[in-house]
Amino acid sequence: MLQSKSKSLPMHPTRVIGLMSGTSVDGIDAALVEICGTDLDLKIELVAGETYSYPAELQEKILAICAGAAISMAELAELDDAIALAFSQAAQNIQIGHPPATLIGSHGQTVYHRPPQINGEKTSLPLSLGYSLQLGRGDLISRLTGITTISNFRVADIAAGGHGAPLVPRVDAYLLSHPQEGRCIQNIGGIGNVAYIPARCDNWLSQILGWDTGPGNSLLDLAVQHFTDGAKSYDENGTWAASGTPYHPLVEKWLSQDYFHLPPPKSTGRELFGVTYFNNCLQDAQVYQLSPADVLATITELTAASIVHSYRTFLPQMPQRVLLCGGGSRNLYLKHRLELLLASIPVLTTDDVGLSAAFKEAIAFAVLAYWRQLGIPGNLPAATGAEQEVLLGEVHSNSTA
Ligand SMILES: Nc1ncnc2c1ncn2[C@@H]1O[C@H](COP(=O)(O)OP(=O)(O)OP(=O)(O)O)[C@@H](O)[C@H]1O
Ligand SMILES: CC(=O)N[C@H]1[C@@H]2OC[C@@H](O2)[C@@H](O)[C@@H]1O[C@H](C)C(=O)O
Repeated sequence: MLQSKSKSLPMHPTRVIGLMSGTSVDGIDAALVEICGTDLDLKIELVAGETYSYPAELQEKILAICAGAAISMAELAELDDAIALAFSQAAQNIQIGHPPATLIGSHGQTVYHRPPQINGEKTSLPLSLGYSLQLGRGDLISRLTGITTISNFRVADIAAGGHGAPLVPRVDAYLLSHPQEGRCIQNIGGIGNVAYIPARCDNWLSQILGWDTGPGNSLLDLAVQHFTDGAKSYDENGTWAASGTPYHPLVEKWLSQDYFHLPPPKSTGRELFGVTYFNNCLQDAQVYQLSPADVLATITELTAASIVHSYRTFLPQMPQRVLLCGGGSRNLYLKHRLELLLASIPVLTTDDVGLSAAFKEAIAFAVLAYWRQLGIPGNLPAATGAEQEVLLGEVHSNSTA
């Protein structure tokens, strides 16, 4: 059950910056938002939203360590600060031409994510908590911007036995619920994740679910980079994949993988759906001599089928509407395949109901920071697996400004 133990409520909207760089590592999404209310009365207005590319060298380093490259402690510290600097610049730039913000919620850059070990898995520890590392330390962002910054949102949920992800479902619940309609809010970033929000009737809050559905664009991006020798980074609008044909026996084979059959709560990352996974897909595709377009179509089908398979397997009932967000919501071929697999269920984007599909995650971290300041928990135990609701984020006050 969601509870709100709020401190005194702000009389005026609070101006907050949300900063997020996701598993695609394609740049920093910055959202400047005005927020008021707390839960069912929560309202946000997006004042400005912008994506700031990482410097190429920094992006390469991040992708390399996400793929398992070894680095020294000194390099790790340097990378942490370089990311914090890039995030600070994003926070400063997004405020140009607007009244300044009083709070920053910075997700940082995930470079490693290990879900908690589940029963039966080998571990040498009596209790095995998950581990998730986001770089771009909040204390440096706070010093560089002069704005109180909340960061490290995932650690408190993990300490409570949770996955530390997905964290957005609680925000989705208050911004995107509907009085009569059960909805799935499907993010398609590097990784996909869903929030299932039943129609707002009795006990709807206690029935909300969420989990990571598996690959979003991560494998597709790797395929495009492979087939173009790095000249292109993604399949714009899904045009290339749309010129191919999905090879269903491979989709079935890939779907038989354990992750897709694990019941929620569950989370994943590039550790599973990254370079090694893609190389295995490529090897499988070579056996059947699939063309690059067919490989792209087949990987797109894996993303679509894994999403729909998880709804059919883990939801108490299918939603009446699916709202897409994240960069993959612009992949028209992927959207078309989802529509086909979902039969009569309409598939729209959160833009269609007034919430930016591109900046929803950045907006969510602004809301989570705002909740943290008000003493309101941000996690949803049904989505993360935590033992209880907890306050999310570490506060780095701007004591020197
Ligand atoms: N016009 C487009 N057509 C097709 N795909 C697109 C388009 N625009 C963005 N994308 C895809 O969206 C990806 C970026 O999505 P997004 O920024 O939501 O991911 P992320 O936030 O990094 O990931 P996550 O949500 O897993 O943390 C790109 O890597 C690309 O694959
Ligand atoms: C560890 C981590 O960064 N996980 C991300 C990732 O990107 C999508 C999916 O996997 C999601 O569960 C999570 O982010 C979103 C913002 C979340 O926590 O809701």
